[in-house]
Amino acid sequence: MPGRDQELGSYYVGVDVGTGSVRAALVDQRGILLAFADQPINQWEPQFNHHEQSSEDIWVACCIVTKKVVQGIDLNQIRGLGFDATCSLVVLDKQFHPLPVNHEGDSHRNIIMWLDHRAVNQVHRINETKHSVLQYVGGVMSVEMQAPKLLWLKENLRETCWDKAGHFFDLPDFLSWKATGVTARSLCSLVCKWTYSAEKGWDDSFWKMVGLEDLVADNYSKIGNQVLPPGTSLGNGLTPEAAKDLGLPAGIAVAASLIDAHAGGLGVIGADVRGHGLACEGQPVTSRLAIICGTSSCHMGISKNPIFVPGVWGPYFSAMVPGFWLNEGGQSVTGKLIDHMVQGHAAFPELQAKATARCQSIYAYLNSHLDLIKKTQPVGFLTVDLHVWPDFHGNRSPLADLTLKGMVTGLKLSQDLDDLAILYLATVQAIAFGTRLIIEAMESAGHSISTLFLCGGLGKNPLFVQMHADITGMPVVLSQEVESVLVGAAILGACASGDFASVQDKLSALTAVIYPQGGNGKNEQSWESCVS
Ligand SMILES: Nc1ncnc2c1ncn2[C@@H]1O[C@H](COP(=O)(O)OP(=O)(O)O)[C@@H](O)[C@H]1O
Ligand SMILES: O=C(CO)[C@H](O)[C@H](O)COP(=O)(O)O
Repeated sequence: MPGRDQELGSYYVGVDVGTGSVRAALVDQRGILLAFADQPINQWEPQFNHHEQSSEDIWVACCIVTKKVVQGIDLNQIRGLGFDATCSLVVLDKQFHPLPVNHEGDSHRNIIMWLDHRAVNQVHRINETKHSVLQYVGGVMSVEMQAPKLLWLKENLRETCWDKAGHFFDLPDFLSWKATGVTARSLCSLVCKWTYSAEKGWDDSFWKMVGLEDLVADNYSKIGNQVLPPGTSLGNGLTPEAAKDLGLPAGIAVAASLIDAHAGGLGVIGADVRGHGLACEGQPVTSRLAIICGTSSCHMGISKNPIFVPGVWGPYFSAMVPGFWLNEGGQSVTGKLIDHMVQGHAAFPELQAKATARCQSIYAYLNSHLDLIKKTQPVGFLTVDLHVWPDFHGNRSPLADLTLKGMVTGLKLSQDLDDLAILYLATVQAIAFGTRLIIEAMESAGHSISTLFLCGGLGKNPLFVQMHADITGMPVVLSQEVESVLVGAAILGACASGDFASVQDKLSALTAVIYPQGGNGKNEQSWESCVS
């Protein structure tokens, strides 16, 4: 195994369930990642805007990757396990068996994924109530949250799903239940996706007003009536059955979980920036914005007092960093949009063949191709005539409009590799402009942000990172540990074991600062005139 130092003592396992894959890491007491494994997971799209997964598939993938990262080490040195996951809705019956979330009655597909937009009608009615809980989700509830999805199940799958359901879990909480048998929910999931208040608990009047009064009558037992801060140790730790599945010792500490973006935020927001001359050095952590960029991008800004930002989720108390309020901006599809634009282009087979011949990823190839065709001008100017509006899956923030669609202007008849590379660049730039709009909305409402801390799969793309620096005009800090989300998950395990006093216990080391390059940005006037 890579670089193992058996002398160090304690290890922690972090498991991160993203949209496209499950990842696990073995992390030591310094928060350094020693081993990594990943495994793709299935997704189904039985109808347009219906996205489903299987909790059994996901658990199997968690077991495969966990067994891989602990191979060859003394299992007695493993002290804690933490999970993070996307905020997808898992449905189980009263005996904890999967229930179908689809008209086909396929109970294997028992997860409505976070990006599923089937509950448009339901969320519209929820927003029409103007209930006071909506103030804490940016004023408008998103179709990606859990209340509209629950209402959809009640109205569309009453007999096959709703009436039989015993447990509705956010995916991070499903995983901690599966590992420990404890049904307690994480404060992170319930506050961010289920309208729970860290200060006041559930609001009965909301659930009654939207037509989900049966959840109140049950004293919230189906959606959670025991709520714990992320990192809290659950029950008696890992059950013997789960221990066998995962290849870990029974009884090790298992933590209350985090949503994936929040684990990434925790993994990067405390980075040690001393000596780089960054404006955030010596300033409160509230001057930092963590951006977690995978299938989607999530923009996590914290404050000492609640800040209400129209169209930006939150303010959520203690949902990421204990004692701080969180605002969470987001773009529903970013990595997925880049993949969609590139893979759907006529020149994609040629790109694949050329990248394979050079043993490069398609994105590394495209980035070097852009360097070739830009000649002497800054790369950003290759798109003066081509513009993308990136809301192909609606706008999460700051417009909070799920009906918005994508747009490309400036297309020509040619569809060669140069065109593909330039379309890819315009897409990346459009996503970065979207981030700028989110930052502007947060700053107008009272945030004061000087530095970005970026992680997630898109953090491996230098063009994506540079365009975020150029277009926002802010330096972007990358952590030494590329898999910062996983480090966040492992820190949960370290907290649950009692080895770390709190989830903020570890400062992540900074690896690089990407500064804005003046004059390298896209011609902003042309972009703004095209989209206004
Ligand atoms: N080496 C890479 N270079 C460029 N882009 C990458 C690379 N690896 C992943 N990506 C991008 O990151 C996205 C997936 O990020 P990831 O964090 O794995 O997603 P998720 O957590 O949603 O499963 C992909 O859509 C792809 O666009
Ligand atoms: O809503 C979110 C966090 O609140 C995330 O966008 C969602 O969980 C998907 O994450 P990822 O893009 O990393 O798969």
